[in-house]
Amino acid sequence: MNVRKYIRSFGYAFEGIVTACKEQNFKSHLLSAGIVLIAGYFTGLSRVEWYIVLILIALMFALEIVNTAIERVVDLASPKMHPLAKQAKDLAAGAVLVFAIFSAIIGLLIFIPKWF
Ligand SMILES: Nc1ncnc2c1ncn2[C@@H]1O[C@H](COP(=O)(O)OP(=O)(O)OP(=O)(O)O)[C@@H](O)[C@H]1O
Repeated sequence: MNVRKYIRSFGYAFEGIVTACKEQNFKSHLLSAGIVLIAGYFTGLSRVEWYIVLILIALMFALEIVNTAIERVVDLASPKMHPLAKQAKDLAAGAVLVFAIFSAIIGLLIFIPKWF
């Protein structure tokens, strides 16, 4: 395996993460993740609960990055309005929303019994 090429592809992936970080939605996820991590620290989660929280946060970020990639491809392929372009963007955004709703439910199931 070409090590230099391997390292370069890490650089490209990092560029992708930096690009996503500039998106407003991604910043909102960063803020939410920060709040959840601070709440987890003060609430005192078990090891398994931390694993669940970290997996949910990582998947949320990954899904948001994929959503941003889909938005970019749609903008490139269909700069003009098209019903299929709308469906593609709305489906990707819907996937993020579904995951966010279920993550919030799981988060509440973990945190609420510890608070009350
Ligand atoms: N090329 C397009 N054709 C048809 N509908 C589109 C197109 N681009 C965006 N839309 C739709 O317009 C609505 C508003 O999209 P908006 O431009 O606010 O956000 P976005 O394009 O999805 O994301 P971003 O602004 O981050 O690129 C959404 O329902 C989206 O699917």
